Amino acid sequence: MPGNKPQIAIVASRGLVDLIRSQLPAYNDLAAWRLIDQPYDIAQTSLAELQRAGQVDAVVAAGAGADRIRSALSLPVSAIRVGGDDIVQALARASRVGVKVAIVTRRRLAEEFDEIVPVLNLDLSRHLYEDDASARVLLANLAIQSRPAVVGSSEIVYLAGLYNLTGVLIYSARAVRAALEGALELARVARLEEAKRERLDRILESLVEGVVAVDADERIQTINPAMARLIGLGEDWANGRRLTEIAPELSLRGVLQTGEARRDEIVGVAGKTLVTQRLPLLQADETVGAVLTFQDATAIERADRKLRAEARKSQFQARYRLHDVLGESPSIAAARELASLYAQSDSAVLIGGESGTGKELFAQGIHLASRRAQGPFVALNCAAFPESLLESELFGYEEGAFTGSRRGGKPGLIELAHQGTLFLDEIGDMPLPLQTRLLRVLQERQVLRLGGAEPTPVDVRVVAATHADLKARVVEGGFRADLYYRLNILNLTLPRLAERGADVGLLALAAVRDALRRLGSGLDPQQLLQPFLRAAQGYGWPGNVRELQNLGERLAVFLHVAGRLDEADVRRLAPELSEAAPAPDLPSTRRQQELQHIRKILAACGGDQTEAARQLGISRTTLWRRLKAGE
Ligand SMILES: Nc1ncnc2c1ncn2[C@@H]1O[C@H](COP(=O)(O)OP(=O)(O)OP(=O)(O)O)[C@@H](O)[C@H]1O
Repeated sequence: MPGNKPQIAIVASRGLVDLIRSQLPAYNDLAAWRLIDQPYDIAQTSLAELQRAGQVDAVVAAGAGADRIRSALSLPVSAIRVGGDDIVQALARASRVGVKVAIVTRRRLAEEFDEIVPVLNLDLSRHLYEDDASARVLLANLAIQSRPAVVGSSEIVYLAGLYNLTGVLIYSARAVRAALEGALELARVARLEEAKRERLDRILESLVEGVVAVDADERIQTINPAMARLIGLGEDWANGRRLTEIAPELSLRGVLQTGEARRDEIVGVAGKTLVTQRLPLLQADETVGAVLTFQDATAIERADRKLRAEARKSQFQARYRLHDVLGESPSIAAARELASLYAQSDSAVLIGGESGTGKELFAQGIHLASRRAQGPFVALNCAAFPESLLESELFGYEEGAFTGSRRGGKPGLIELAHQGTLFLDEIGDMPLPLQTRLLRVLQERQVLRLGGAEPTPVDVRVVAATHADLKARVVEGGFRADLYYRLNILNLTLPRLAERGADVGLLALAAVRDALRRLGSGLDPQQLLQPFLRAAQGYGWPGNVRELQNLGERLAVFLHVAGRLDEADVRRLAPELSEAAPAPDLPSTRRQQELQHIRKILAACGGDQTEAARQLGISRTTLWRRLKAGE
């Protein structure tokens, strides 16, 4: 085995063989040399076999033989060249043998030879021959006439011997050495090229995309397995054939004719839909070939879906941590402690509490303190959508699931929450059929898109929230008992703001401070605290923390403009604070009062529910629900 050494074949015969043998020992370690001592036509067949077997990187040959091998085989050839020095040396050797010297060559010798001859002071004749027969005639004549010493190639030296003439080899040891060294370099470059080609072949083989390259005659030069599979042909079989004849739909004729690329075309081949790219191969502005690549359209759609999902993922990031939950009252401190305990578990959590008490804030906090913190936090308000929309939002759909469904379908929020947390706000408003589907997802840990056949496995933690008494809804038949137990493994109930005592002042200060900062004001909100607390004493805070935050923002604007605010200012800016405090133990009275308050604000807003909800610090759904409950 030649191992990693370059493999070099030397084609030579007769006297040249001896000369080469005398030089080879110095190069033995650098390559695996193979001497082919055969006439050129036979040597050519041997070389072709070696090439097929991958056993030759470069060839050494002399004179016309080198030219012949070069044109017959695609192998790099290093020629043994006759230089001026070689001829002088050969002539010197010949002149020692005979008085007359004849130099017999197939080609004319270089011009520099004309300058050397007169200096040597020899009786020299020069002869050209064309083939073996004319060489024999020539030597026979020389044998009869002047009987010179004959200088020429190994073949000429051999023929000279046949006519009893003394032959002197024209090649020198130096020319042989130069050719051997040239071959080593050619072999090195050939190996590098081979390695490059192999790498490219591996790349082409591993591509999911199909690739085919043709020459200017549209004959296939390179085809990768993906493309061969598509057109149902072996790569070896396809090479050298015209692409149009094998696969007319993929023809590159047009591109070869116009030299213009055709991109992103949709083509149907063998029952598949492909997206193709056809590009001309240009060399010095001339079209020397063309390439066609294709991608399976379904693969593009799959990638597109993934991209969309990735893009949506960035929207699904929780912002609040549990330490962003402000408040020192025992009830909120206990809730915070419980939440950080729940974050250690992976079970479902049900958070109860009125609107604006911080249910989503807690859900985000639990997510960010859990092992899922790096995953998405996906929130959905179940009261905000009609049933059909809610279903497709949650479960997603496949293309064609319904009229108007998007191409490529759409992943549902459950899928998008994979490895993260799904926050289902207002879970009590989820219609019964969807409750059944949700329960199945939670039990089987896989989701089936609308119109889909293949379920997708999902790993999601659910945190649900409700303002309503879910247990009561179960009793009424509006909520599935099994889903309720599934969601209520861990329970957290958030206190109303009115029950949080000193937190009102603390949260108001934080809200005003934040709003002032946003306004670019450096004012200290502390001066506002006492007048605010006096004005808000006994107020029920129906919109809880959200309402307090909105009010804080309103007060901050005035404080920023006026520079100070007293209790009377606060009452003027927030007349709702002055309404009679509800009797603490009579929830229905409190609700009545709230309702009156909502109606008053709604009337002040000219019936605009969105604006009224904003002013009250409650969601539109909550506003609508409260009005409905009061009917
Ligand atoms: N303890 C708290 N500390 C600081 N901010 C709070 C606190 N509780 C609530 N908030 C803020 O009040 C606003 C309402 O909170 P959140 O949206 O979490 O309430 P919710 O109970 O989910 O309301 P809804 O049921 O109306 O959706 C948010 O801006 C939140 O950051």
